[in-house]
Amino acid sequence: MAPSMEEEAPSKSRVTVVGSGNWGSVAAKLIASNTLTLPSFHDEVRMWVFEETLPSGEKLTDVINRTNENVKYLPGIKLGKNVIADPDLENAGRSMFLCFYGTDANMLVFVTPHQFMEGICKRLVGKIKGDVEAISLIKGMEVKMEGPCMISTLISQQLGLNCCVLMGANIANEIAVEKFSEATVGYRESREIAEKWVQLFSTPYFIVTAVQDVEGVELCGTLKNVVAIAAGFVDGLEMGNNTKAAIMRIGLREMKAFSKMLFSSVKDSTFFESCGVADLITTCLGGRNRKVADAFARNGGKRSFDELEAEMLQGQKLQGVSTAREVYEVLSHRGWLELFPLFATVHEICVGRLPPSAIVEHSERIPKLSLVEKST
Ligand SMILES: NC(=O)C1=CN([C@@H]2O[C@H](COP(=O)(O)OP(=O)(O)OC[C@H]3O[C@@H](n4cnc5c(N)ncnc54)[C@H](O)[C@@H]3O)[C@@H](O)[C@H]2O)C=CC1
Ligand SMILES: O=C(CO)COP(=O)(O)O
Repeated sequence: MAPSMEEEAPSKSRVTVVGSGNWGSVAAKLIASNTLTLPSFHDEVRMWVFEETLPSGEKLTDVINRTNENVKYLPGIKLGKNVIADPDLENAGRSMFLCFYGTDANMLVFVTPHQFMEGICKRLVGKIKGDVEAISLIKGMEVKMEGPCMISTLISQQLGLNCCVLMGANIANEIAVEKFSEATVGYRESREIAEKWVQLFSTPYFIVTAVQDVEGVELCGTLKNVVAIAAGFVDGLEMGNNTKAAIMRIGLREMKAFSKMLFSSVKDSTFFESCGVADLITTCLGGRNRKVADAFARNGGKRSFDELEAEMLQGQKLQGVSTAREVYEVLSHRGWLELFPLFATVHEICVGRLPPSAIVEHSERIPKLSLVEKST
């Protein structure tokens, strides 16, 4: 007797990647290489694309599906034939997020610039049904009237989903060509779910470790972008390696103090994972935030970050400048500005209130941070 439809259908997970920028495309590639071989996943990986028309007149989605390459955000890299680009978030929501046969679980990977997530969540409210797990690869946060809101919390609150995070020393272009790197999954309660994410992302060249500290992992990924802007100023002013190392050390200290003052649960050990010191180092050496901040300082702050971003990144988005503003809002609101001189100075330089050279001129404010260390 032929098995019934339910018997035929194994309990498999479907993966959807929401986002298709530089890291979003690499994440889809990593996942797609694994879903082909892991029996607990359907082969196909859907990737939501914020649709745009290329200079050729073609839609980006059509080109991705025809060439298997994200020609705008990750040119020259094949994503895997099982990656299907989809431009319609709501329509995709209806078809992708349904649990087929009542047995499938779905796994949603969020990886867009953080400033777009509030709008994306609003569009998805009420459209996600069934047994769905989420993970955020997004480095950034929102600041609301009530205070700071991490992106994983935004996803959890707006969409009613459990949301892990994955952060790390992960310059996307390097992982795209399969150079070895590590990453950290942060989870809240279920080790089993965390292990499923680890399995989905891990490859011989991408080693993923799980830690039970969502806030710590996410804040590391978020705050290092502010330090990378500071490192870029130092590079642009040609201050040398010792100065840059000092800025990175002070930045790491502020990252730790700020994280622990916001969430007492944050663990010291998280700062020694890939998401912590390793991501700080790689971003301060080779990231986009560093690169654009370098140009900003070389131009004496006379050309805005928006202008430089558009010119230098061709559609890719910086996270550090807006994160510096968001952090500054939290610091002002809580009366912590004096405790975080590096974070505060980065924002003041970005908005033109201070010259780029202030990144070290204001270092006399830095010893105040020791007050923070005593209290955490
Ligand atoms: N690129 C990298 O090396 C890494 C990036 N990340 C993080 O991943 C997140 C996503 O960054 P990337 O994938 O690199 O993106 P990206 O900066 O390369 O690309 C920008 C993306 O935003 C989309 N977009 C533009 N306007 C939009 C709108 N109004 N609504 C929705 N989407 C819009 C574009 O279509 C494009 O997909 C960020 O939080 C970033 O910090 C994390 C690790 C590495
Ligand atoms: O987060 C990153 C590396 O882990 C990428 O940093 P940038 O956005 O500065 O390129």
